[in-house]
Amino acid sequence: MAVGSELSTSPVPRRGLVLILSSPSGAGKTTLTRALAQRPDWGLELSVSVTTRARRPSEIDGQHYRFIDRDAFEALRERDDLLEWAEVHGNYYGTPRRPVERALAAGRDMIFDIDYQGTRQVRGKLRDDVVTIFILPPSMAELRRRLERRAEDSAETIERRLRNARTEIERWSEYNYVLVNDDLDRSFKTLEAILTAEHLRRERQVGLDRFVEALLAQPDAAAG
Ligand SMILES: Nc1ncnc2c1ncn2[C@@H]1O[C@H](COP(=O)(O)OP(=O)(O)OP(=O)(O)O)[C@@H](O)[C@H]1O
Ligand SMILES: Nc1nc2c(ncn2[C@@H]2O[C@H](COP(=O)(O)O)[C@@H](O)[C@H]2O)c(=O)[nH]1
Repeated sequence: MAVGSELSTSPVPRRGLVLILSSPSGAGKTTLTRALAQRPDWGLELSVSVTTRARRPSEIDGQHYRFIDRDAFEALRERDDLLEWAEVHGNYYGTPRRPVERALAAGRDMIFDIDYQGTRQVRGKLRDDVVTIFILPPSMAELRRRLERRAEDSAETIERRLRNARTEIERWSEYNYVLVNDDLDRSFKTLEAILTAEHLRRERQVGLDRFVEALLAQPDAAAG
């Protein structure tokens, strides 16, 4: 059964959570986050970041990122409109604060594709509402193959990202879950299992005590 549909029929109200995926460039987190956010039964709202990076040919402004210049980025930061921000591979990236606050207040889940610096900031602010997953590539050779096959970045950018990959991989132990993204289907199933388990955490089911109280107040059913 699909995760969201099972949970949406649960009689117990639940707090929203923020699911964060991080990885070295090319390991597959964007592929995974975007596909998960497109599955309506999972109920995950994708956080659309702002960035000063140049738009890739396949990207749509406002859908994949909001592409802005450095002055506009600074202005968002100064107004405290970003939940977190970081410089990654020479560009600035940030998560707009308000959509996250709205989703969590309404008990909806969000999914983020952000780096380890941003993950630290979000964890520091949202604490138990955050679930973090680190995505590893099956090998360094496959990481290079994926970046080259994606063919969206210059050779120079690919080399820079591969150089940064080792520093990023070293952060794996700061995450709640670590997943080797070898087979995409298997990765989706693993993510589904993680989300299901996280939804069922006692502290996330806010109405559980009332539900159990009402359950215990029911008379024993007559033998059928
Ligand atoms: N399990 C997989 N097997 C084979 N190819 C994959 C797999 N997962 C992702 N890919 C491919 O690898 C390439 C890189 O994936 P993706 O863009 O999702 O990586 P990323 O971690 O988000 O990188 P970046 O940080 O640069 O945005 C894409 O072309 C994608 O289709
Ligand atoms: N701290 C943040 N990191 C972000 C955000 N959005 C994306 N990212 C990370 O940047 C790199 C590069 O992304 P790319 O799209 O240029 O390949 C990658 O690690 C992303 O996870 C953000 O809002 N905050």
